[in-house]
Amino acid sequence: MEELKGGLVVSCQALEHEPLHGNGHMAAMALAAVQGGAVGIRANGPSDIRQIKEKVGLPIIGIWKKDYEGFDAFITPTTEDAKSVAEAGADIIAVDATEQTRPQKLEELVDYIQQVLGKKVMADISTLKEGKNARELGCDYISTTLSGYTSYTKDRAQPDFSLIEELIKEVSTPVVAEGNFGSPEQAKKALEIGAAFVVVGGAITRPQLITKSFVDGMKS
Ligand SMILES: CC(=O)N[C@H](C=O)[C@@H](O)[C@H](O)[C@H](O)COP(=O)(O)O
Repeated sequence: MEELKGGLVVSCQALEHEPLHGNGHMAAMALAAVQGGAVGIRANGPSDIRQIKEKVGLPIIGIWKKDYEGFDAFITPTTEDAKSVAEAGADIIAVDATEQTRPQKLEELVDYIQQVLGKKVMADISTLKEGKNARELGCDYISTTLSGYTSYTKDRAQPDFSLIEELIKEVSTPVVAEGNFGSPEQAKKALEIGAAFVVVGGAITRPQLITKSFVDGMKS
């Protein structure tokens, strides 16, 4: 995926409880991202992925956020979820590769995506240890997506530049900077440290969060 190198991937996601859920809104967001110069799109669920694929020619990092009762891993937790994401048109499939409890073994999931579906795997991790494990399993990309979102990383500074730095030092797999990037300067810094590319979501595609940051900023 040479075309992703050094660029901005825009995460276009709106869950059921969010105002922009459904109605083709994420495909419109993806088109806006193209117009702004994005090199790829990250998207959630077969329906959004399909609609984005129809409108946009960029590589898609597909996920399916799903809750399985009794388990904490929620990003594409099973082979069935990965299959649906692949059939919808994703080029890379991102999976929860943390140490959280999960309905299916990570190595099974990674193998299935690479060998059966013939797609690349992005490992969404929250610690260096998880990144090293993802490298051992042969994941194609390691992304800092889940730093701050596992019970054992809640206190990490965001964006997690030190995790990005540690990963780049310790693993040869391309490292993706993702999670709570709020400015172009931060994204540029991640590239300077050596990230393969940067994924930005909320700061671009979640207007309710952008509004809140203005409202809060005006109070302080
Ligand atoms: C933790 C979690 O569920 N992360 C999700 C993963 O796909 C998305 O909700 C994020 O928007 C994405 O990772 C980009 O990050 P940010 O929106 O912070 O720029």
